[in-house]
Amino acid sequence: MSINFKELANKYQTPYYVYDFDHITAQYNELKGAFKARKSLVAYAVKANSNLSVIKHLASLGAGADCVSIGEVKRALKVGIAPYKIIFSGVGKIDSEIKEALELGILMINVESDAELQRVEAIAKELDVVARISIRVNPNIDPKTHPYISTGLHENKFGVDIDTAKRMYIQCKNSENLDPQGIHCHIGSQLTELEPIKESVKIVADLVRNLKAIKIELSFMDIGGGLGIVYDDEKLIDTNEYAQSVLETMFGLDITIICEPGRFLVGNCGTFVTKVLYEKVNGNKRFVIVDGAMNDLIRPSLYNAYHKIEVLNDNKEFSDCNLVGPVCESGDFFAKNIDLPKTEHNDLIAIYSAGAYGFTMASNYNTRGKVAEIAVENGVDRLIRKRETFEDLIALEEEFLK
Ligand SMILES: Cc1ncc(COP(=O)(O)O)c(C=O)c1O
Ligand SMILES: N[C@@H](CCCC[NH3+])C(=O)O
Repeated sequence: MSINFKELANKYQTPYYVYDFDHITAQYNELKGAFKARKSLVAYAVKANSNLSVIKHLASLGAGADCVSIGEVKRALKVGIAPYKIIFSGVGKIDSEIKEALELGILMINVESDAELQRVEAIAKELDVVARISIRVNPNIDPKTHPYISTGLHENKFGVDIDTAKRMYIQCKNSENLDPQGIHCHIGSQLTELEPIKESVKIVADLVRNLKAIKIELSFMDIGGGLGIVYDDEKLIDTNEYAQSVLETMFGLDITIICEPGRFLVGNCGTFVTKVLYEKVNGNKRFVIVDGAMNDLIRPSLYNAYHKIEVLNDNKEFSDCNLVGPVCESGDFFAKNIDLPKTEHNDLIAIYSAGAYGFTMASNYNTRGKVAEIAVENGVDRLIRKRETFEDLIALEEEFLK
């Protein structure tokens, strides 16, 4: 369905994020459908887009939640995701988060180190409960993605190596307060090659079989997220092939599959819309300056990521420019050396594939309020997060005047 960016700009001003909820539904159904041969749970990685309406929409389709802080766990619970569909990962959980997660009775705490396992056990003992856990395995596989978003190599901080994981499962067996329910592996994000995923799932499935042989029987195998989306002209992993290859690896195992995609479910469903303020030329260099900035969408500045850009005017006179925002950083750009048509004040520009890691990575740098978020479903638009005002930005500050 096409979204009328101009109408939304008139109604809500710019910049804004808009999310196509019908597209989110289609993405969810495609993935869930691919795993239909097995018991499965699609646990949405809340970090990709934490807006309550987005999570609630996915919850209404049946999704669970993959969370990386107790705040994300609470977001998931707030919109009605059942505790038994929530997983809590992260390399640095603090004691109070572990305690709350245990009290809330979520499906599993996904443990990422030996030391964390000791803390979970101690806290479970204090509370006199049994902690359901999974262990995140770091299989040392190169996911072939941007180095900043690789998570499955030993040089990355995530998870534990396979031998440590095995030792930790044995420790669980001997503990009254630890119940190993699952195993987890997530090797990176924006993956466009199936082979590394296959390899890592195979390593994990082999460990599940080894554990079974010593009477440690797991109920869940969490294969992580990571499925890539289109930013430019990427060739994507076929979801059916993905699911099929995972299912083949699990031959003979009676285990529920969990996958935890973020970007795949929401990335291509979101657009960041900004408007032109000025054009100028410094020497030979043309700049198009817009009202959105790196604080609203940081991926180009942070990863040199490319997002497809469309100027919504009919001008056919294209020339090279940098598309930049008002923030006081030379790194504040959406694209460098890109051919764009000549623009006028107030022309709109759509920056696509911005539904994941867009708003959630936004900041208030330069005392800029976070932009509005809008959902469109069945042709109807709704404001799902108001634009922040100056008052919102200073609300938590104390003024110590001399
Ligand atoms: C443990 C875990 N699960 C799921 C995800 C979601 O990743 P993606 O948005 O690439 O699907 C991430 C982020 O990379 C993650 O760290
Ligand atoms: N924030 C990253 C992805 C990190 C995924 C979370 N582990 C991005 O914008 O692509």
